[in-house]
Amino acid sequence: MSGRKRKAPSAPAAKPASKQQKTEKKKKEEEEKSVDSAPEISEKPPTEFNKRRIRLISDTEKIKQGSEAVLYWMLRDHRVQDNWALIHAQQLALEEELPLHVCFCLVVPKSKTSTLRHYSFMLKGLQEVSKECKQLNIQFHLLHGAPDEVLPGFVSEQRFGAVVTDFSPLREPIRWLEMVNKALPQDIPLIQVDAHNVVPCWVASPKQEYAARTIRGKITKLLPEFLTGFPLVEKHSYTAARTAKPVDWEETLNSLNVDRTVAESKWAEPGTKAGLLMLKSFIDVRLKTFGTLRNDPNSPSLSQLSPWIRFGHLSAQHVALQVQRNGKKFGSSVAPFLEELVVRRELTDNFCFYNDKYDKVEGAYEWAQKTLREHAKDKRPYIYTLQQLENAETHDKLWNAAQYQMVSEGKMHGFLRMYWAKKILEWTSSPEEALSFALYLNDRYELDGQDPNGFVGCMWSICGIHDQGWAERPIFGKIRYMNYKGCLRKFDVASFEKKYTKIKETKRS
Ligand SMILES: Cc1cc2nc3c(=O)[nH]c(=O)nc-3n(C[C@H](O)[C@H](O)[C@H](O)COP(=O)(O)OP(=O)(O)OC[C@H]3O[C@@H](n4cnc5c(N)ncnc54)[C@H](O)[C@@H]3O)c2cc1C
Repeated sequence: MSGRKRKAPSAPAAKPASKQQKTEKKKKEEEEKSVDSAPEISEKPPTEFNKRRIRLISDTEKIKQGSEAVLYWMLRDHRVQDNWALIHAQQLALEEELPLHVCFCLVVPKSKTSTLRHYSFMLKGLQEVSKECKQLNIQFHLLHGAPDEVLPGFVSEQRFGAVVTDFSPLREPIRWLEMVNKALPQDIPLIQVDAHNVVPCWVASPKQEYAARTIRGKITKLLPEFLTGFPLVEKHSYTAARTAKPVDWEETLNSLNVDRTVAESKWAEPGTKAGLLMLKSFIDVRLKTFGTLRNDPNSPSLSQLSPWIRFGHLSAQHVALQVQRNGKKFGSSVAPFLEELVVRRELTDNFCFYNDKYDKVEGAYEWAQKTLREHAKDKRPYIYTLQQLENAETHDKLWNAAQYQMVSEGKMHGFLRMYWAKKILEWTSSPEEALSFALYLNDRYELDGQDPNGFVGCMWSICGIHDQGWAERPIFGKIRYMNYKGCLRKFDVASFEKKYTKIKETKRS
């Protein structure tokens, strides 16, 4: 496998606070300036497939002669249109005049984070994919088992001549990819296409980036090349001789061994169609205040798109193009939105791809590890158990309200996520414990959890990833601090607390 360096580069140590405070203001100003003046992205008409989206995993590139079909092994991007991996698989199949198949390997790890909330959203999205595939004369297979166990046999049995897959920077999918590559016959190419990022992760940068400011320029420079429209995945011209087994989706969901106490999120309907409707409502209703009210948890100004982007029901590239095309009248909202959707989001894939300790305190910069170590023994004002946190039983009404919203609805406002995770650092016995509690809660309850954004969100809040050192204080050391008073200055805390306390009480009675 090429282009993968998993070692975190060493980062500069934090500067002493006084000198640092002077530069902080300057850096912040520069940062805000560059976000607000993010270059205008020009939409191009649908183009040819850009080969820089590909990473060849196998040694061989040429499709096996005499094979029966091409396979797209769908991993992270669960959609048909706007999917560069499927577009490439179809082009390969058409060149060779072969049928096209798609498969998904369903695996349920024995973990408290395998919940009905996530699996129901995922399976219903896949059901829509399978329907669309059928209309397009593409066979959709739902395989049961881990890819390294079921995929190689399936490829041989079905006599596929090439396997195309999409890209995830996370540990388990990377292991699957390596194992599948080892197990596949040498004459079958395994081709990975980054269908998740606008700028392919390995093209955006060949190394772990230090912060948003170091990746922003690299990404924006490449947008004219990569932020294009998509060719359509069309009705496939070659019909498969071997057809996929029909899937009983309801039975599949009912028989899954997942934790059913974490219920489906009622506000988020799964699938690309529902995701597109959410995008439309964002552009029509909420985008106009995104620029000014995005840090107010009481204001409906955010896109709410993260679950659909997380499961690949929506392409972030499509979202960026739509917002840019339709958001002209809300100019001051478009640039900060694209900053979150493209720069910040793609930075999280960069972090997980190049740092294999992406969910550990040891994955943080040396200055951050040092400062956390130096303050590990500081007296904590409160120490809560995981159960107390999970049950939203702290002394802080705002924290409890945010936690309750996450448990019951599967979402938490972006501003509150930072406050929430930082308080876990303050109220647990060590940074290691804080990080593991925050990730556990995030990944179990957030519908968009178990994603690079979540790993980086928790690492940013607790371990200073992509941030800088701040004035030193107890427990946090030089990690940025947030407090309740700061929230009072930002938004109407009482009204948020009241809303979720009331909902909680009504549910209990
Ligand atoms: C402690 C913590 C945990 C987080 N956990 C997750 C998680 O599990 N999954 C997840 O998708 N996001 C996570 N985030 C990032 C961010 O809070 C959410 O993406 C955002 O709140 C989702 O709401 P939205 O779609 O309305 O976002 P919008 O503000 O409308 O943004 C649009 C899109 O941009 C991306 N985005 C927004 N903010 C960020 C960010 N800070 N970093 C990277 N990408 C971003 C998301 O894909 C989002 O859907 C976390 C942040 C923190 C601080």
